[in-house]
Amino acid sequence: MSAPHPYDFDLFVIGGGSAGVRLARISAGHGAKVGIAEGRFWGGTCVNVGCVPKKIMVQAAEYGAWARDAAAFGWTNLGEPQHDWAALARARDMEVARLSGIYSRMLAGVGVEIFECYAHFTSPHELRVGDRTVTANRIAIAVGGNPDRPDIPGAEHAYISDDLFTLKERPRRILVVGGGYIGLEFASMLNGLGAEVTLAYRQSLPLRGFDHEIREAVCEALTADGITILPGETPAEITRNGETRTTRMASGKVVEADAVFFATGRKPATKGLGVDAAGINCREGGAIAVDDDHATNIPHIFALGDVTDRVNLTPVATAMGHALADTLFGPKPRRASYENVPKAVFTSPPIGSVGLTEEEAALRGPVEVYTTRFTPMRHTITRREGRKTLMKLVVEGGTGCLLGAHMIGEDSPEMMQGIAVAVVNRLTKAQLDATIGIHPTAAEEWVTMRVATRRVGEGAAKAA
Ligand SMILES: Cc1cc2nc3c(=O)[nH]c(=O)nc-3n(C[C@H](O)[C@H](O)[C@H](O)COP(=O)(O)OP(=O)(O)OC[C@H]3O[C@@H](n4cnc5c(N)ncnc54)[C@H](O)[C@@H]3O)c2cc1C
Ligand SMILES: NC(=O)c1ccc[n+]([C@@H]2O[C@H](COP(=O)([O-])OP(=O)(O)OC[C@H]3O[C@@H](n4cnc5c(N)ncnc54)[C@H](O)[C@@H]3O)[C@@H](O)[C@H]2O)c1
Repeated sequence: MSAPHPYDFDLFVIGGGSAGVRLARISAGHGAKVGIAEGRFWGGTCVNVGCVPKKIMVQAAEYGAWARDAAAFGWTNLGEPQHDWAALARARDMEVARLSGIYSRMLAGVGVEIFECYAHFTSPHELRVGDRTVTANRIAIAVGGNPDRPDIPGAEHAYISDDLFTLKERPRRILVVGGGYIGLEFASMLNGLGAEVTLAYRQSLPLRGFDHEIREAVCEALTADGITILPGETPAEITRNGETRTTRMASGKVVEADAVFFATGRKPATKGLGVDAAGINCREGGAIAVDDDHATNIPHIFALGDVTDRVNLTPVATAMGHALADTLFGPKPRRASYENVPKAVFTSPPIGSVGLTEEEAALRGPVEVYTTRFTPMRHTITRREGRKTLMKLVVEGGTGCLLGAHMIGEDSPEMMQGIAVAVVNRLTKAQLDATIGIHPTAAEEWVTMRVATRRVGEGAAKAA
C-alpha cells in the first residue's frame, strides 16, 4: 500500500517486544508500510528475560520435586537428584534463541522493515534509528520496562531479574527482595533448584492485589517447601565481603547470602527516548500517558504495553497491539479490554486468578463465597508437605453471576484459562453447577462446590 503522505512509513514501531511485534505484524498484514526498531533482543522481555526462560526454570525445579516424590509410587534406585545448572542454562538459552529468531523472521516475512538498533525521537514525526533518520505518519512506543533497583548503599552488589539468565552457577544461599510476581516466582524456583532461599518483603503478606486467602496460602506453601519468609522487611544497605553479601534491613535484621536478587518492580524504558523532542506527556514514574485508544497527547503517537504501566502482562501487550493495528489499518476499529485479565503466579504450587477478589467484591455488595481446600490425589500418596489446593469462587448475591475465581494448587494456571471464559462472560454459578465434572481431577471441584462457605458484603453499598 503506498502511503498517501510524505513520510517514509505509515507506522514506525519502537520496540520489538510482545506489544510492538504484534502491532507491526498485524499492521503490515493490513497493508501498511511498517518499520520497527529493536535495540536489544527480538521478542523483548517475555521471550528473552521474562516469561519464557522463567517458566523453563520453574519446570526444571518441578522435576526435582517429582523425582523425590517418585519413591512413594514405587520407583526405586533413583538416588538423591542432583541438578546441573549449566545443562539447564544450555537448554533454556537454545529455546530462547529459537523463539527470538522466529519473531524477527516473522516480521521480515510480512514485509516489515526491521532495524536492529535503538530509536529516539528528534521531532514528532521523525526518529533517529541507529545511524539513519526516518519519518513516519504514525509512531508507536512499545519500549517496555526495565528492572528497578532500590536506591540504597551497596545496591550494586545485588542482581536484578535479567541477571538470573546469565548466571553461570546457582548460588548456595540467596536472598530475594520483593513480594510481587518476580520475588515469589524466583524464590520458589531457586529453592526448587536446590538453593537456600530467604524471601523478604515490605508488607505483612506478599502479592498485593491478590485474594487474601490465596496470599496466606502461598506463604504456607513456600514455608513448607523450606523458604525462610521475612515479612515487613525492607533492605537498607548491602555490603560485600568476598562472595558473601550482607544485607542489613531497616529493622536492623541482617541476612547473609551468596546472592541477593532485587525483585522490587520495573520502570518504563523511556530514558533516552526523546519524549521531550516529540512533546509527549509522561505520568509520574515515567509511564507514558495514553487514552482508551492508546493515543498519547500527540494524536499520531501511540504507546502500549509495559511502557504505559497498566496491566504489565504479555497477553495484554499483544492484545493491545493487535487491537491497535486493527483500529489504525483494519476494516473495523476495536478495543481490547483491561477488565478481568486472568493472572498466574508460577510458584510451587502455582496461583491462578481472575476477576474480583473476595475483598473487592464485598465492597460492592452482597457476595457468596464458595471455597474448597483439599490434598490432591497425588499428594495423598507422596505426603509432601504444603501441597494443599485451595479453590474459591466469588459469586454476586442475587444474580448468581461469577465475579471471581482464585486458586492455589497444581495446574491452577492451566485451569484458570477456562474458568476465565466463564467469569469474563458473566456466567452464573448455576451454569457451572449444570456442567458435568471430569473425574478424577481437581478441576471438577469448580463445578461441584454446592454450599456457600460464607456470605460477605451484606452492608456494602451496591456499586452503580
Ligand atoms: C522475570 C519476568 C517474568 C515475567 N513473566 C511473565 C509471565 O509469566 N506471564 C506474563 O504474562 N508476563 C510476564 N512478564 C511480563 C512480560 O514480560 C511483559 O509484560 C511483556 O514483555 C511486556 O511487553 P512489551 O512489548 O510492553 O515490552 P517488552 O517485552 O519489554 O519489549 C520492549 C522492547 O523494546 C526494546 N526497546 C526499548 N527501548 C528501545 C528503543 N529506544 N529503541 C528500540 N528498541 C527499544 C527493548 O529492548 C525490548 O525488547 C514477566 C516479566 C519479567 C521481567
Ligand atoms: N507470572 C506473571 O505473569 C509475571 C511474572 C513476573 C512478572 N510479571 C509482571 O512484571 C511486573 C514486575 O514484576 P515485579 O515482581 O518486579 O513487580 P511487582 O510490582 O509485582 O512487585 C514489586 C514488589 O517490590 C516491592 N518493593 C518495591 N520497592 C521496594 C523497595 N525499595 N524495597 C523493598 N521492596 C520494594 C513491592 O512492595 C512489591 O512487593 C509484575 O507486576 C507483573 O505485571 C508477571
